[in-house]
Parts: sequence; C-alpha cells; structure tokens
Amino acid sequence: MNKKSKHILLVAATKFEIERITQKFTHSETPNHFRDSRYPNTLFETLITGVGIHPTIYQLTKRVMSPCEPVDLIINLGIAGAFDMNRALGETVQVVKQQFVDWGVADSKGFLSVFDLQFQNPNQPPFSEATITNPLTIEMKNLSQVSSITSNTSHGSIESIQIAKTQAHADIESMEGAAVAFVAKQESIDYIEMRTISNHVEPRDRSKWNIPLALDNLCTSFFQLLEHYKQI
Ligand SMILES: O=C(O)c1cccc(C(=O)CC[C@H]2O[C@@H](n3cnc4c(=O)[nH]cnc43)[C@H](O)[C@@H]2O)c1
Repeated sequence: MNKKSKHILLVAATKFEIERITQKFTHSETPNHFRDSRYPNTLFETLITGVGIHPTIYQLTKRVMSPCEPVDLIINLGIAGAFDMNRALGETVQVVKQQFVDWGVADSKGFLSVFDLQFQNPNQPPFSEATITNPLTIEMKNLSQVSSITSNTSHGSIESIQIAKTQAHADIESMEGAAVAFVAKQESIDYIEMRTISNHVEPRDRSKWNIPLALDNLCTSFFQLLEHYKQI
C-alpha cells in the first residue's frame, strides 16, 4: 500500500464470518474501527449487513453515501457454497463475476429474468451482459478467480440446484456478493470479494459443512491479501 492513509471497509453478512479477522487486529479504536501496527497507514472498518440482498444493499449504500469517512476499498468477506463437488471445502477464492439469479418471473416453462423481460438493460452499468464484472483482480498464490451467483434463497433441493446450475454456470453461490458489487461499482469504489468454501451446493445437510475450516482459511487468506497489497 502507498503512504497515503487508506480506509478499508470490511463487509460481511454475519459477525461470525469476520470475527476471527477482527480479533487479529492489534488495536480497536471503536467496536467497528481497527488499526494494525503491521499496516500503519490503514484504517479498517467493519460493516455487518445481515444475510441476503436487501439488508446488504441498504446497509452498504447508507454507509458509502455518508460523506464524513470516504471509503477507498471495500472487501466483502464470507463463506460460500461451491457447485463443483470436486472443489475442496476450505478453498478461498476471489469472485470476479457476479450475477443476481432470483430477479425475474417464473412461469410454467421456467424462469425469465428482468434482462430477458427487458425491464433491465443487461449492458447498463454496473451490468455488462447481465453480469457485474470486477476489473480489480488479485494475482495471488492459492487464490483462484471464480464466478458466482447471488440469491436470497440458498439452493438446497435437487430441483432448485439444477435450475441454479443451468441458469448461470457459476462456480459458487452466496447470498450477498452481487449486492456488494452492485453498490460498489455504481459508487465507483474499488472492491474485492473474497470467499471461502464452507459447503457444496447440494440437498441441504448441515452436517457436511465445514464452517470452522472455512473461517480459519478466510482469515489466513485475508492477511495474505493485505501482505500482497503492501508489496504493490
Ligand atoms: O442453514 C443453511 O442451510 C444455510 C444456508 C446458507 C447459508 C447459511 C449460513 O449460515 C451462512 C451465512 C452466509 O453464508 C453464505 N453461504 C454459505 N454457503 C452458502 C450456500 O451454499 N449458498 C448460499 N449462501 C451460502 C451466505 O452468503 C450467507 O450470508 C446457512
């Protein structure tokens, strides 16, 4: 990072997804403002939005529109489900393409998105071909770049999973990622979405999830990301 002081906003849906990280910061200025002696010119702020698209858009828009503390970079952190059963639980990824999938109309033949229905121009910013693409890509060891869908409903039945897979051919899903990208890109704020796989998208069975592993690895990858930034 350069000498100018940076304000980094860490956005997570739930407290549990981010607290391993905040516990590692060396100083806490307020319950949601942190500094770390390893990153002297950086103020870290956390924003816990709540789960899903609506609370994320409301909370993040409210925060970034506040003129008193401009944000230089948003980092969206969390866990996610992977569509490919061969993707290892605990793998951390950077999401570079995001799509909203439950935004449209269901009829007897299937699903028509707002783009299909021409309610929304698929190439009007922040969209390009109905996708929100992040130009800020991180070239870091052990961090692959993936595509994601964002849905208010986590897919957990055979039928809904099949539909979700064929709709977007994405690598992973979360319930907030596209919402963060939607706000950040329209406000011209740099953003990074980093997620660690806690489960596969399969018929719902919480016993197969590995949340502790995902959170440990998310924390490790986050500090590797900060080190990476220090070098550029
Ligand atoms: O109990 C469940 O079935 C369940 C389903 C989705 C998420 C949760 C959470 O407790 C985690 C909150 C957070 O995690 C993201 N997440 C994780 N895995 C998935 C997934 O397979 N599909 C969608 N979202 C997922 C999500 O962003 C939540 O905010 C519990």
